[in-house]
This record gives sequence, C-alpha cells and structure tokens, in this order.
Amino acid sequence: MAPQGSRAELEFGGPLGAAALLLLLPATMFHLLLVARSGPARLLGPPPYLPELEELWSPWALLLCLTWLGLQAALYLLPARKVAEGQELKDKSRLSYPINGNPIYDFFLGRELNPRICSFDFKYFCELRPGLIGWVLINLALLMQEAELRGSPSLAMWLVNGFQLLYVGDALWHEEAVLTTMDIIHDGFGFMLAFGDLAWVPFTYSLQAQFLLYHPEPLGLPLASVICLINAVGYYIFRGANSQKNAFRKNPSDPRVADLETISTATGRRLLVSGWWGMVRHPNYLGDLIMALAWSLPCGVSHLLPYFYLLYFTALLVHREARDEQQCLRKYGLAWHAYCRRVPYRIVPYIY
Ligand SMILES: NC(=O)C1=CN([C@@H]2O[C@H](COP(=O)(O)OP(=O)(O)OC[C@H]3O[C@@H](n4cnc5c(N)ncnc54)[C@H](OP(=O)(O)O)[C@@H]3O)[C@@H](O)[C@H]2O)C=CC1
Ligand SMILES: CC(C)CCC[C@@H](C)[C@H]1CC=C2C3=C(CC[C@@]21C)[C@@]1(C)CC[C@H](O)C[C@@H]1CC3
Repeated sequence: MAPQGSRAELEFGGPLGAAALLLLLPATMFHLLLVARSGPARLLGPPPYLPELEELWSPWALLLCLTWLGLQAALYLLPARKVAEGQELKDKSRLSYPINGNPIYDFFLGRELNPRICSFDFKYFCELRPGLIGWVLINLALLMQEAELRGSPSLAMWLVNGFQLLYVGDALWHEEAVLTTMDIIHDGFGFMLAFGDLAWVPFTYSLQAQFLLYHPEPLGLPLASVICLINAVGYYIFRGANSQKNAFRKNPSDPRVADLETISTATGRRLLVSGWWGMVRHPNYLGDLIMALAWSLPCGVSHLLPYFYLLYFTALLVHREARDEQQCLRKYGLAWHAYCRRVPYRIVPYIY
C-alpha cells in the first residue's frame, strides 16, 4: 500500500500485470493438473488434451468444496480457539489508505486489509486452514490411491507426504506467527490471496504427489536418507530463523535472543544483525527454498514438472523479498541501509 501522502505505488506490474495474472494463474494451474496426469508430463509442452466441458463441471465437486469450506468455517468459529492480538498500527488504530488503482488492480490485490463479518476474519481464515489442510488431505488421498493402484505407497510418496505434513503442521502450530506476515499486515484480501489460499496452494503445492501417482519413481534408501537430511537442514534454518525473529519481536529481552547484536531504528524497534538474521536478510526464505528442493527430489530428475514448485517459489520469494525490502526501507530508512551494509546478502549467503 502507498506510504502516507504519496501516490500509491503499483506492484505486480500495476493493472496490466494484475490483469495478466488474473488469466495466467488459473490457466497455469489448469495446465499443471492436466500435464501431471499425462504420460509425457512435459511441463513446457502443450497440455496433452483439453477435457470436455462435462468433465470440468461436477455438482458433487462443488458440493464437496462448499462442504469443506463450511466445515473449516465451523471449526474456525469454535469458542475454544485462542484469540491473539494482531499487529498494532502506528497511530494505535487501523488507517484507511487512499487506493487510486483501477478495478482490476484492486480486484487482484484487494482493497480491504482485514475483511471481517463479526469476528470472522476472511483473510486470516483463508491463509492457513482450508488451503493448507486441504493440501495435505489431497496428498493423503493420492498416497492412498497409489496404495490401491500398486499395493503400497512408494517411498517417494511417503517422503513427499511426510515433508509437506511437517510443513503444514508447523504452520498450524505457529499459527500466531501468521499475524506478522506481509499478507496480514500489508496486503489486501483480493483475488491473489483468495485464489492463492483456496486453489493455488492445495492444487499446485500437491503437484509432486500428483506426479508420483502417475509416474512412480523408484527411490533407494541411501538417496532417500540424503533427501531427508536436506529437508531437515531446510526446516532447521526455516524454523530457527522464524522463531528467533518472532521471539525477538514479541520480547527483545527473551533469554533466547537477548544476547543477539541489534541496531536501533528511529521507530524504537530494533533490527537483529547477528544470529540467523546476521547471516542473510531473509534466512527463513533460504530454509523454505531448501525444503522446496527436498520436496521435488523424490520425483527424480527425468521431468521438470515436479520442480515447478521450486521454480515458482523461488520467483515468489525473490519478489516477496524485494517488496519487503521496500517496506522496511520506508519503515526504517537509514537504519535499514546500515543493516544492509552489515548483512549484504538477501537470501543465499555470498550468492544473492
Ligand atoms: N510456502 C509459501 O508459499 C510461502 C511461505 N512463506 C514463508 O512464510 C514465512 C514468513 O515470511 P514473510 O511473511 O514473507 O515475512 P518474514 O517472516 O520474512 O518477515 C519480514 C518482516 O520481518 C521483520 N524483519 C526483517 N528483518 C529483521 C531483522 N533483521 N530483525 C528483526 N525483524 C526483522 C520486518 O518486519 P518488522 O520489522 O515490521 O517486524 C520484515 O517486514 C517465511 O518463512 C517464508 O519462507 C512466505 C510466502 C509464501
Ligand atoms: C497465486 C499467486 C501466484 C501467489 C499466491 C501466494 C500465496 C499462495 C502465498 C502468499 C503467502 C503465503 C504464506 C503461506 C502459504 C502460501 C501463501 C498464502 C504460509 C501460510 C505457508 C506456511 C508458512 O509457515 C507461513 C506462510 C505465510 C505466507
């Protein structure tokens, strides 16, 4: 969103970029789902076939999706859930920003920062629950389908299911950390997050499991052990960096982070310049990308398709890191320049 008193900075290529993404994203997801089911599974080739319209419309599928969303909404409204404070804004309340983009741009990025009906927060609800839990349910269904097809799930399918279940379980366990993410603090709830949360995550993040169902990949124990090690290293960096920053933001005097070196900023908030956040400026992204590689490796190297997530995710995090840099520059000014001098690399040490 725009800094106060200045023209709104258009992101994602402005209206043209937003319009292109509105068409490109659903088409990409549709292409991936068709290619994953084809023999050649050529990511860069044309879709193997275009299904008849009757194949695309199923009242049962619509009922299933609506029932799934309704179930998640009901669980979300359970009084037992923990209520966590959101991020305070500068003037202790929620500012309304003058949005001067056109309808397509607003539709894509969303206008409302925290769309709610009573206490039901649509963006917060969609961020973690129906999409991420749906993702691991699809993975499980594919694992069970492989067991039916071949007698038992392959080791590769077990690995992909296990790694991604760990990732989703971690996100739900640290649900409160979502409140400090860019999506909750900065982005409106528009097509990008709605489509991203409810369609893109469950159906493209389960691509490796979909590929393995139609393209079984023999995997020996030695290679499987190396892949598990890669995922463990990625998760260690991902979790370590996120927990360190979140603990520091929650309580800078927390014994786990109190001895870390920091630099002060004009806002009163301090920036970590040692520990994980002294290695690169987004160590959590590095860990996430290493895990993304570990999710693709069980599918072998004969097809590019299983590496789509790694390619997409690299682009997403590079773009996200650039957006975050701009926001931090606006927030911290000279202190952020000082941080960049101390920690010159963004995501990968000595590379980027
Ligand atoms: N699987 C997926 O599709 C996706 C996964 N992710 C993952 O989600 C997690 C959250 O990522 P994201 O939401 O982008 O944001 P981050 O968790 O990276 O948080 C960025 C914010 O952290 C604060 N910060 C940055 N540097 C420092 C520092 N040195 N010391 C203290 N605070 C600092 C700043 O906010 P402030 O100073 O205002 O607190 C900055 O805006 C990441 O692990 C990422 O990998 C993200 C996107 C997609
Ligand atoms: C459809 C577009 C190409 C981009 C959509 C991006 C969204 C799918 C992601 C934007 C930020 C996300 C985050 C997560 C999931 C994916 C989306 C919604 C997490 C919840 C994944 C688990 C992590 O522990 C936290 C992440 C926060 C950001």
